[in-house]
Amino acid sequence: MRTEFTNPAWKEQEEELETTLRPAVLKEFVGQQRLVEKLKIYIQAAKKRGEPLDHVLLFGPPGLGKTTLAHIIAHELNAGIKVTSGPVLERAGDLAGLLTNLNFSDVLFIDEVHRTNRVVEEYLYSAMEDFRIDIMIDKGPSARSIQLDLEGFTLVGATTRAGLLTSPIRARFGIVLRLDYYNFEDLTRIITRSAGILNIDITPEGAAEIARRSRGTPRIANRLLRRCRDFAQVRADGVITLETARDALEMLEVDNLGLDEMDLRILKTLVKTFEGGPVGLQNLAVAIGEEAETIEEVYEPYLIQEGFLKRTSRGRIALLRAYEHLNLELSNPKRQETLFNDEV
Ligand SMILES: Nc1ncnc2c1ncn2[C@@H]1O[C@H](COP(=O)(O)OP(=O)(O)OP(=O)(O)O)[C@@H](O)[C@H]1O
Repeated sequence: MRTEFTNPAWKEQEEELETTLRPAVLKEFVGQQRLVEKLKIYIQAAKKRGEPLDHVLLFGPPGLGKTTLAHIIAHELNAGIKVTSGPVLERAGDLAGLLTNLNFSDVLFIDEVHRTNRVVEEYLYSAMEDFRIDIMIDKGPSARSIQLDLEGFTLVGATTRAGLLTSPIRARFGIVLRLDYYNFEDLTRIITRSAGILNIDITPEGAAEIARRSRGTPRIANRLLRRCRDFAQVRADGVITLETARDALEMLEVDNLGLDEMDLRILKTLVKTFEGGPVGLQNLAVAIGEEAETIEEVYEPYLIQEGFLKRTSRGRIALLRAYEHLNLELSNPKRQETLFNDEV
């Protein structure tokens, strides 16, 4: 018998849990106050006018709540939602199928919208602007274009890199919202909320310890919470205390600032192999054995925000905090000093 490995059961379970933990309404969405404030006003105004909400672009690093917000927007609009992603929309027909099934005020959520191919993207322009699409049917001499009118809908696009969107598509999003990493208090609240939903016994100190090491990211916070629960159930009495959280996170190789194995590998390579930089992203990626895109989108934003690394015109450089955290001396303090002052 052939075993199907494409969608392992554990992955499905993790995805299911992620959905369970997803806040359904704006009131339950923790943190990102300014974004939430703005969104509330835009949604209320659109509802008051009886119009669809303007198209929304959500951008920010992975795991901060873009998908969650797309669902919340649909819920707050009392509307339906269809979910897809840029790479899945291969042909204009895929897009037309989704668009023509939307009711008035519904949300079409396109994750990784920057990875939509150019042909499909061009169909999006008139769909977003005039709520209609022209599609070609048939080929050769009998080829003709037919115009389909669409209901007024809201496109919610999510991307980790707003800079990669083409300007015509970016210009068609009337609402652009950036998600930032969460602070310690908000992450503690998210962990406490998730523990409540999953019936996990956790002390406030245990929750705080996980929050401190979650890289400012709710998805990571929820994942670490579940791993700490495993640890508490097997090695302790089932309660996540400060001690169990610390022991579990140590076992998971998440350090006291929340940096994981890959973060540390990036910093160590930068400091040791490249003497602190500057080094180009491609060279760094080869030395680490990771995709340049993943380093840039997933790891670097947090390392930059926390002051471990800097992007300069000449490449990446390690900052003083990286040396301190790795307990390493600056190999050439004078040279680094000039680099730290380099413009981004
Ligand atoms: N503000 C929040 N409050 C509570 N939970 C949150 C919040 N933001 C995200 N989460 C939780 O974090 C998990 C990840 O969120 P989500 O899938 O929305 O992230 P995302 O930004 O779409 O990530 P990606 O871009 O990688 O798909 C979800 O399980 C959700 O429950």
